[in-house]
Amino acid sequence: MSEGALISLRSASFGYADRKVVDGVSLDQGPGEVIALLGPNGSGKTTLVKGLLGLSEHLGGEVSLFGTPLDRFRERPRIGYVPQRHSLSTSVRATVREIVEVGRLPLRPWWRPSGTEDARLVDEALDAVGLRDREREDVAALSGGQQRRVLIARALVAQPDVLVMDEPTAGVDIDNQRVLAEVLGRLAARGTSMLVVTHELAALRDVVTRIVCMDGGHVDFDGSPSAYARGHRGHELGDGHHHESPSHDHPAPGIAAILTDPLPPREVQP
Ligand SMILES: Nc1ncnc2c1ncn2[C@@H]1O[C@H](COP(=O)(O)OP(=O)(O)OP(=O)(O)O)[C@@H](O)[C@H]1O
Repeated sequence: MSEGALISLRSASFGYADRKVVDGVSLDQGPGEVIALLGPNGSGKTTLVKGLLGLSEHLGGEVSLFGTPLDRFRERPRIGYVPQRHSLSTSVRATVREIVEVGRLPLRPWWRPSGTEDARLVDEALDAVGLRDREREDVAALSGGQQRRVLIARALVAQPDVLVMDEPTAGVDIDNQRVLAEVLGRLAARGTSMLVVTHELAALRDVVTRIVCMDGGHVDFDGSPSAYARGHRGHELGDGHHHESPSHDHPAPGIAAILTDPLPPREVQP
């Protein structure tokens, strides 16, 4: 296991009902790294991140979190999790602030009411996602992208050492993707480590420091965004070389362009 790694996997396998979906994955995430986890549908990205949270089965290899083997890891609040395609329930009425306050619950004994420090951290998390002015609103009245930001705030309020997000920008329109990317950019600038499953690398390209690409349950690329772009461009140019990095057969179209082209201009509100 690598010294100082937040997340460390050695030939790790994860799956469901004893069936391996992710197999032989080795990965170390260091402090401050923002990793984009890419790959086609069904390649095992969600299964991998769920494995870190004990939500899929650990079926082999070594996994440690902050130096502690996964089966002995008890400091769950150190990993902030924003799950995939999770929309906030509309059957229970709650304000934005109330949802974020829930993120503090695992950090204090059940009998202790929330205090001024909890309130300060809730304020800070709401500021970080740009929703302080909406704190009294019913979450059901917010858009999908705004609800995603509420969930990010709920994860942040526990002051995690690493934020694990499963497709935070999925199903969110381009303007809201930009806002989410700005939120993640601010967190990255503060040194927040993140592991982000995404299909929308374009939105996050200024934030990501490393790309890990999965296919068929295995990691088939792990490197810098520029190395990823180069691998793809080499293929696009048809330079005749076989790249060791299989990024040349990555399904994402025009990734080199995605990493280098500016985002479309922001729509100007009248
Ligand atoms: N709860 C589950 N029980 C059994 N099999 C599952 C479960 N969740 C996912 N799988 C299977 O695991 C495989 C990988 O799914 P996973 O959701 O990890 O992929 P993914 O790369 O995150 O895909 P996507 O990009 O579509 O979210 C799929 O074949 C899926 O059917």
